[in-house]
Amino acid sequence: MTGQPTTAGGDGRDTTGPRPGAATGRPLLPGQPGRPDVFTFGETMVALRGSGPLKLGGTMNVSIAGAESNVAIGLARLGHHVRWAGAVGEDEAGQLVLRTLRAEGVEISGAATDPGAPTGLLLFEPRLPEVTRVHYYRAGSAGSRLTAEVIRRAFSAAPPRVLHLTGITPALSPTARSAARCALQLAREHGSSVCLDVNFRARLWTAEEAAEVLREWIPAVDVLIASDDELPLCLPGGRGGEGSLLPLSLQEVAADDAAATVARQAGLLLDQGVGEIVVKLGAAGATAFTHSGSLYRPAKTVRAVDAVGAGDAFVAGYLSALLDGEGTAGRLERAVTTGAFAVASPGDWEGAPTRSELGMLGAPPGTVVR
Ligand SMILES: Nc1ncnc2c1ncn2[C@@H]1O[C@H](COP(=O)(O)OP(=O)(O)O)[C@@H](O)[C@H]1O
Ligand SMILES: O=C(O)C(=O)C[C@H](O)[C@H](O)COP(=O)(O)O
Repeated sequence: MTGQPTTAGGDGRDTTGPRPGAATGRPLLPGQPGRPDVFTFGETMVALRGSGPLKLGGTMNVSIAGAESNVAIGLARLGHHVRWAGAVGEDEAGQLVLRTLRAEGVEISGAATDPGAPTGLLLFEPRLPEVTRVHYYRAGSAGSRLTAEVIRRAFSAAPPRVLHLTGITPALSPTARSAARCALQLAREHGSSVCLDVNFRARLWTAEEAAEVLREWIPAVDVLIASDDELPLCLPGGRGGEGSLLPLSLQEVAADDAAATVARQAGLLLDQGVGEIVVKLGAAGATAFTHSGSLYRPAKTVRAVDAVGAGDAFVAGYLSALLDGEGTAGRLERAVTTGAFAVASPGDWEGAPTRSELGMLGAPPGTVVR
């Protein structure tokens, strides 16, 4: 996290011009009955949230979590038709995943059950008010054994307007990586727009391994969403990252220099054919870069209780506004709104707003909605 950029538009002005839909590089497929607005896929796990240090025991809250299904729920709550595909074990945990997604209005006709492996598990350990530790139990899980066949079936049933995928799936296993590649190829063939959220998970693979895959994918991406320290993973040979894959925030550079570096890296990605690069800046907000310029939006002010899930909620808001035909300013506005809703509630996705709740954030303290 390096703070807001000081490049053109860094003062909050929209320098991207009125190009609704066009900034994504490829025109969105029209909505039509049976066609999902968004198709997403990945691993969803059972999520246990403790209330303090894990080694002390105590009670845990049981839910589900997975970056892609978090986005799917966020979109479904906003009224979009979203299809999720993934594999769960033939176990009660898998039933919890599928039941929750179904209850949230996510279409799961493409989901698969794998009798040969368990559903994965994720433990959240709130260690300090601002620091949550995550423990994964997902190696060899059903979700990590996702195959291209599952994706082919789910995608081809009705090609979506937007394909959403994350950099988590290729880190899970070679078959999951092939599944993701297959989805990208199908999106190309069917004219679906592609949104990639880098979501680098250092517990799952190294920066070098991630960079090798992500750099290959970049030319197929229309909307790239990343934290500022993830951009070098997408650039050829570490270009723009001062030849280093180290997160920028770990480098001792002044905030202004870091903002200029992010703008330069975004420019290099635009040159690679990405239509739009959206950089999440945590509590500082987010900036979008297109060929027409850049636009910064500050975060919405809320009392943050759980930062986990903010990025996925942000993506859901961004894609929702994109599907509605909003320009860059409208997309960022909805994204910072849904991101703020996520941090204001415990859980990955539980606090995601419905469309009619979007306006609640501006309400003065003490407001009672009757
Ligand atoms: N403390 C906060 N208050 C309000 N909004 C926030 C806060 N933290 C994050 N957000 C919103 O959520 C978005 C995504 O959060 P961020 O932490 O950057 O993503 P990630 O969870 O992927 O690391 C931010 O761009 C911002 O709009
Ligand atoms: O699927 C995984 O690997 C996960 O880690 C699930 C995470 O709980 C979310 O992806 C939250 O991530 P943010 O929205 O970036 O806070």
